[in-house]
Amino acid sequence: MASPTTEDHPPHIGIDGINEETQQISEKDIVLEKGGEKDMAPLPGSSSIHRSSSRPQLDVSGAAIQGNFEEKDPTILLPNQSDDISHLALDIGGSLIKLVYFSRHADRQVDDRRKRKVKERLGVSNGSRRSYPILGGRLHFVKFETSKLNECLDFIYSKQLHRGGMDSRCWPSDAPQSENAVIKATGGGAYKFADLFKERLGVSIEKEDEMNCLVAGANFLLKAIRHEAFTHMEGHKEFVQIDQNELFPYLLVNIGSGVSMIKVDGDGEFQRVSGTNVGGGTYWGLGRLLTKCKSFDELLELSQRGDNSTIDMLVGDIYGGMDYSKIGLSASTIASSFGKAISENKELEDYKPEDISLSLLRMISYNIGQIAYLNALRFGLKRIFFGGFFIRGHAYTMDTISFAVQFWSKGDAQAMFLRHEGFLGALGAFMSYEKHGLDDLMVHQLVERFPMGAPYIGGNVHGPPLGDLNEKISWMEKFVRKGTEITAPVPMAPPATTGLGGFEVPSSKGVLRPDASKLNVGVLHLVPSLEVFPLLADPRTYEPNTIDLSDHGELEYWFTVLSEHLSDLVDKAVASEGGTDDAKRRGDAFARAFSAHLARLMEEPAAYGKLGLANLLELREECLREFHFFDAYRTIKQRENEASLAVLPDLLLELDSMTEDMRLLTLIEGVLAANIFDWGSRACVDLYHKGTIIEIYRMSRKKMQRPWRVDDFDAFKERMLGSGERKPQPHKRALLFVDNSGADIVLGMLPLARELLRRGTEVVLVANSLPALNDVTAMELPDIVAEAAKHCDILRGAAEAGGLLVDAMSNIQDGYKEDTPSVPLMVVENGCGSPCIDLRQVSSELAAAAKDADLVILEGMGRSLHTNYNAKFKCDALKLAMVKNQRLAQKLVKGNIYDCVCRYEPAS
Ligand SMILES: Nc1ncnc2c1ncn2[C@@H]1O[C@H](COP(=O)(O)OP(=O)(O)O)[C@@H](O)[C@H]1O
Ligand SMILES: CC(C)(COP(=O)(O)O)[C@@H](O)C(=O)NCCC(=O)O
Ligand SMILES: [Mn+2]
Repeated sequence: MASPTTEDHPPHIGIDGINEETQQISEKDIVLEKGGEKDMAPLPGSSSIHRSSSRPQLDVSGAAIQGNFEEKDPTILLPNQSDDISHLALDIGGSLIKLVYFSRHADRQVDDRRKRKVKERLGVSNGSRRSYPILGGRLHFVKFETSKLNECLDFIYSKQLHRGGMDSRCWPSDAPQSENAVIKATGGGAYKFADLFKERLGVSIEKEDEMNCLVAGANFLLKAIRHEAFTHMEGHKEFVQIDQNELFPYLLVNIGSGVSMIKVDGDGEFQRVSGTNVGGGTYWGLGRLLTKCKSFDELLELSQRGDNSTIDMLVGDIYGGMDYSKIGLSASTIASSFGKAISENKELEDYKPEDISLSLLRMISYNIGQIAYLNALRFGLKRIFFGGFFIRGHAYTMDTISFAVQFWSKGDAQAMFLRHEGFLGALGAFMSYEKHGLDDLMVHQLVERFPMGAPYIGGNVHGPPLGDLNEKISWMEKFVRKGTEITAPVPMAPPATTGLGGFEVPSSKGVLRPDASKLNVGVLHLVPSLEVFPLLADPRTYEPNTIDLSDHGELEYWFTVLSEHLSDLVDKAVASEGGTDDAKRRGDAFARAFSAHLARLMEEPAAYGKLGLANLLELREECLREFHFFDAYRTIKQRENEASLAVLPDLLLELDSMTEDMRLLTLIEGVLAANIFDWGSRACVDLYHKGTIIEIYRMSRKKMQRPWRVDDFDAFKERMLGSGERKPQPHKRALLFVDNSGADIVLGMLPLARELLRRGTEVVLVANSLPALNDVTAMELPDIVAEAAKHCDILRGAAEAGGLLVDAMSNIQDGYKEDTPSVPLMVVENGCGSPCIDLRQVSSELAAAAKDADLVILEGMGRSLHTNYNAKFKCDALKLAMVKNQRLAQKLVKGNIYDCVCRYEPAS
């Protein structure tokens, strides 16, 4: 996934509505939200962190369908619709118009009691340390063909992007919409079409220098987006970690209609050193004439089936099948592109269009690679970044360019490509609005999400905006008919190798699909409140994912696990929404959308940036939210909480009767045993048919013999209780990253929290901002703590001290009052809505709570095994989980399913 970074985290994969049409989809989502929200528990994350669901109301007044809806592409115009603030910048090139626009939605901040208390206690800022705030919102990337400028104007109009509260040069502006609205634009079309924009949209175009924009866009992407740059050699894609301090100098080669080569020495420091008129326009223009192809993608597609040796003159053709080894040329090297066409008695019709397309593609890509290398050589540059839409994420084009650079530089220079390849200029134009703060944004404040339609339509806009959830579902039904049938891994052809010297036929066939699905760019969510977890020992080397899915065997396995789990998940999700026909339809659409993403990722695992298991698990949650399943396990969670709270008093009595040593062991055993309640694990879900919650819990506890598979309990105990006469200082503050609802939190983590509190350690329970599987959320926790506190003075005193309990609670009559004020128990949200956690992007609450913490306890498979198993912290860290998956148990700990992990690492 992209943003899936090199200082850099894997981009989050998520979903957001159809990309290009993303906003249209989102807009109507709201209509449904309006009707459906009243019977929905308030969402815990409806704050700045609530990344997916805070959407504006749709104003459909005055909406009109232009043309007949039955027709192919009717246009729906929503003249009165606009997001709170939208901003737009354009790059109007010779071939394509690129749009970058920003949408900001109303913050539906839920300022509940818990949040207020946490803010008070921890002094949480809103994450912004600037004199003007950066806005939270989303950046969208959309393109149109320049010849279809009208479609582009309709799109801008329907979304009212030209009226987004912009005030001359600056944004944001709270000023009323200006009559003299200005749109920043670059590219030749900014000059050519300025009058048309004025006429059609009433806006003036403010022209920005194209080279300036290209450089600003490239610098922004290379600094702020994780997994932006990658190499592509012999069909193998690898993301490159760019150290911000070592970015400059580099050569930027933008392959649009024509080609620019720019030596970049810093922000705003550059020189256009070269260029060539043989570029993307040449391939498409000449290709169209020679093959009669109707679209660029068709031409590119053709090349995949081509054999250029029928038309190119090879060294072997000249040397009678021999290599010209003296100068390092093999028989299969192209001596002269299209050279065979001279010597044969053939007409154009006698050549296959496939072969022509391939020959042309090779000629142009190779030529650009070679010129780029010569310029890199001229200025002593080692790194060359290639952008522009000619590349179009096409494996063969990239391989050819890489080959040329590698071959001519003898491996000294490196070709790299950019995921946002064609959007550099548009992004740069966008950045040229003053005071948007975008250039200050840091990598951890950006979350990339991949829209529902991403596997199908990439960044192209066809037809009308999708109106509402209903249309979105219809779209899934229409276009993704086979979605739910994808239950087994899609076979993937092993990448063929071309051999450095040979380089004969495309090595990566079958990657490009004719439906333009190859634009691997998501919607960038700007979340200024996200922060890097301050207790990470080294954020630069931190990698959240333990399992790297670029290993194809791993990908296949997890793909199958998630596919097989899908029908159970859909059942739960549909049931959580009352099992209505509407819920069933949404459930089906969810399954199609998620399966489609899985299939896309099977086909190209790096499509959304570097892919880890955590990204897949998050993608699943985002897909659910996309179809308005906001808490699929709600009833299950409630039922399990109640059952567990009923037995909590007995457990606490049992614990209180033990010695300190025994109690600590029993508590850790309890956490591990209760972690069995995991609705995300196939094996566990099967298990739940075999007994009641309490029976399973007891059975699980009985099996807790030490040594566990990973067992650092003795070291942890020594830190907690000391040895012999030595009594260690208790920790000052512990952060407990909690996992599941029910027994897990109530009978596992809360009793452990109570022990820490009893020893004078402040406890912060860190829980999800949004629901994911049966994980407990920060919104749900205060009620659970309040219930537990009814049975326990320690918890009660601490919860009061932490502001978790309302005053009425303290009147409970049990005659007990502590003499000394209790250390506080608090709850903070972690900033995510996934079973895993990427500690480079956490809530400001959590970051604030971490400042005084000297113990981190991570619980559960998602947070302590799939992610963070290898994470190193500045403070003591304890990782506790039951492994509820056989393969993971084997791979990670050389053990078996239901083995336990108790990994303790003192401060590093
Ligand atoms: N859908 C498409 N339609 C036309 N050209 C495309 C398309 N996708 C990729 N291309 C290629 O991208 C080139 C345009 O790249 P771009 O970076 O947008 O440059 P420009 O700013 O000159 O339009 C085209 O000349 C063509 O080679
Ligand atoms: C989704 C999970 C990470 C949740 O585990 P938890 O963090 O609750 O312990 C885990 O259930 C999981 O890895 N499930 C998929 C594997 C399986 O079904 O076996
Ligand atoms: Mn969980």
